[in-house]
Amino acid sequence: MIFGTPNSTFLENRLASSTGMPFSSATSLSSGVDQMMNELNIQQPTSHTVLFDLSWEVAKKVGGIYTVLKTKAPVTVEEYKSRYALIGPYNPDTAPTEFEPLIPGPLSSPIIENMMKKYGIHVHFGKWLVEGYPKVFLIDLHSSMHKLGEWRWDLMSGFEQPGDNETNETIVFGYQSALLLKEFAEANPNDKYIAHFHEWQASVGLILLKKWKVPVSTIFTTHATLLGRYLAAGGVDLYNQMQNLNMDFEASKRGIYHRHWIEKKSAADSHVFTTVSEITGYESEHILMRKPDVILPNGLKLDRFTALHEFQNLHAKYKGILNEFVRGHFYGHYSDFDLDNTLYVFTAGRHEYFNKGVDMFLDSLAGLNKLLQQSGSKMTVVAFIIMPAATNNFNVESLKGHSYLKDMRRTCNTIVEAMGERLFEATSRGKMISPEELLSQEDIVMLKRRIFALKQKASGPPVVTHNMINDNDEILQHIRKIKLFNSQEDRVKIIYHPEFLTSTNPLIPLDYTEFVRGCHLGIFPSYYEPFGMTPAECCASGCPSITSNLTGFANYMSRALPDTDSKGIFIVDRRFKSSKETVDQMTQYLWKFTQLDRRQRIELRNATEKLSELLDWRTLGKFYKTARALALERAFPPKPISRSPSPSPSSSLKLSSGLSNAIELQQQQQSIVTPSTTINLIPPSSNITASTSTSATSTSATSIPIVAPKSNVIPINTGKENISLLSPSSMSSLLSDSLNESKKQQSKTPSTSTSTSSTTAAATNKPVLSNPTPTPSPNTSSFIPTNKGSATATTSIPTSNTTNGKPINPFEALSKSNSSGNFATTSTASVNTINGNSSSGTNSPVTKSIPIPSSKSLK
Ligand SMILES: O=c1ccn([C@@H]2O[C@H](COP(=O)(O)OP(=O)(O)O[C@H]3O[C@H](CO)[C@@H](O)[C@H](O)[C@H]3O)[C@@H](O)[C@H]2O)c(=O)[nH]1
Repeated sequence: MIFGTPNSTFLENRLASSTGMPFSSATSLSSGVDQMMNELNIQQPTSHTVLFDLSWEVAKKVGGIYTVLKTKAPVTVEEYKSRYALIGPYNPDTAPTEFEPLIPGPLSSPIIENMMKKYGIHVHFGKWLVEGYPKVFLIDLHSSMHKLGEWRWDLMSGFEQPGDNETNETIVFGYQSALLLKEFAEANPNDKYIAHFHEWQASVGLILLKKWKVPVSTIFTTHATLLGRYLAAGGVDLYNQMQNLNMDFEASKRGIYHRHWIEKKSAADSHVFTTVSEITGYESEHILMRKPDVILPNGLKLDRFTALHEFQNLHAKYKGILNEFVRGHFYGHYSDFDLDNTLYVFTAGRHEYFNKGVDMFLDSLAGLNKLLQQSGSKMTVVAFIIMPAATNNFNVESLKGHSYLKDMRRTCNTIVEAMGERLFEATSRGKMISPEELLSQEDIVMLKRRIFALKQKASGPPVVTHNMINDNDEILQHIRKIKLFNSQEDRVKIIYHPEFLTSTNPLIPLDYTEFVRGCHLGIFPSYYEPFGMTPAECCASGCPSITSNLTGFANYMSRALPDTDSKGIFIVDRRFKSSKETVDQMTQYLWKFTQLDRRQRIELRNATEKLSELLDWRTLGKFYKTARALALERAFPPKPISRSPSPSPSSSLKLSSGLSNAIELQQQQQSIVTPSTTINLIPPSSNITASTSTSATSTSATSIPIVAPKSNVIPINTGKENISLLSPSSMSSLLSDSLNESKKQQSKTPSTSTSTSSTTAAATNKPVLSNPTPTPSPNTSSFIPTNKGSATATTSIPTSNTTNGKPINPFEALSKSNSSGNFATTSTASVNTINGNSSSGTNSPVTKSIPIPSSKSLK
């Protein structure tokens, strides 16, 4: 099966050969994972395997899933070539910039025609205009809207909600996409199809494929649970209450039972169920009633720089554009703005005030403002909030400032040009020119007028760049409460930009990734964050960030790294601290960040950027391979197994060789270990290691050793019994080990001076941050919890892999070169001086103890 005509693949081939890195040349970081995949018998897809990703966000940006699919596209195209395509709804608004129509190839062409002839469904075929140029089938929802009533009744009669337009569209897309997949599967019975559904909005088709018994293997990934998001945003103490809630009832109470049902049914009906982090895996178990089979951490497409200073240059370049914005916004209002002493911090993403931790972001900025004021600091911190909200376009005040500035620049350029002419004229006549003659009276008048106009701004520099439709917007309300109104005496200025950034933006003409590069620090203290693309993107751009220990990203990174602080990933505690304490901790991080000098910030950026390999799809894409292999095996078992009844979620399917055989063996062995513990499948060549005091080691005669870490496992769900295949700790062990290996290799090769300094800093345990300057507060308590930074020292890691016969314990290896945690060293700053209001606005539940599996609970 090939999508597209030979011509339609021409451009992609050229692009891949000119810019794409060959898959085989991926760095040594992935070697450990490669080995694991080989040992787990994960095969490359055959020429008869066809893969589809289905999502609402194909060629349409809504949030993080768009980023996941877009950045994953190059490696998936490389792996599946023309046997990969995405399916999404056709969106006439975004199609012109995201999609280019193509003539379908000889195999997909009759299917597209059939869709129209048999069902009246209009399918657009073409390529998505992102790197890798994957093929896409975009389905026109309107061509089937007349079927809505019939389909909705067929799917959910008795509990449908006809007024819910989002679900209506979801249902229509579900039937359309299932019909499309059915056509493919029927037309090509020799091909094996994998349909990977992302999020409930795209997954009705999965339910139908199972119902119609279409031979397609299915994967369902929930990037967040619907109800989890609702509960968290609604102030429910989600992680502590989860076990006690009747989820169906909670969904009904909120009028979203029908949506919740789609999500739950998709999880139940899929051959393989996955999510993006352990924390969401735990949540899925309670909300969707199924443990994920595999955890698929999100990756990114990384920019490769030949020299380390290149990305530092990009920072300078994009910071220059932010400087221009700041001039236009603030100059003329007050005269003490020093751009050399200004830091840019930001938060960004979906507009979820509480879930994304905007409340804490603002409270900690209020605290920082006080600290800076009291210390007499001349530093200015400009804090951006990039979160879309309903607006009536940019506000006049913001635009005016920028047009004044542009006018001023034009005037200066004209005057300079005229001065040059005068200078040339005089000197070519052999005459010296006086400064008075150089700058004419006319010039002076012109300049005075501009200065006057600049100072005539009616009010202070606006906090919001747009006219908000909802004046009661929670973010606005909070800014009012903490009174950060960009007054002259405030050291922290706020810019709320309620729209995603684009390079055509009249105020900040930068794409989001460029904006991230231009900033100094990203701040994402989320309460509900299954993974968190925003801190991951920061890392990939070498921008340090603050995030919370309730995010999948923080969990993933802190498992892979012994000391995240020294690498520019600061993790605040939202699990074991009260809201006020978390805000204090964040304020301290911010305060200390403002105390770094330029050289220290450069070193920190270098350290952060080096971590990006951990997030490379070339590495993480391999967990997708695991999920696909498992889905194929469950859907297309080579031969039925007589030894035990099929444990597949789909009762009609039987497990067979390869992965499933291994799983079966595990099932047999499970009976001899503590029933409540989960099991790791270790490659046969590995050493057996009891990873915790509660571990149970198999005494079975079989050759596969078993390790039973308490809860740090990625469960493999084979129906009722849950069998583990890959544990996140072994996963990150492999990653960090490879990272360590690649570091060793790097240190053997000559590098630029910047890279040398940062490598040295990390390797010699030298803190990047020198002792902080005396703080305005008399309180000298340390702000870092004493157990911080020790996550991997005591985390139990099964030595589940070997290199040349030697067991790998990457965390041990890494901890030897662990720098001493520059941010976790002595701190004398305190936030006792923070305005009493500052954290009172945080309406989060006090999360004293959250019983979720994570690095912390494993210590
Ligand atoms: O001006 C901007 C600002 C942000 N972004 C993007 O917006 C996305 C926001 O990502 P995230 O906060 O992760 O998105 P959500 O929509 O909340 O995504 C869900 O799905 C993601 C993918 O699995 C998970 O990481 C999240 O935790 C989960 O909530 C990021 O990729 C940013 O690049 C832009 O494109 N332009």
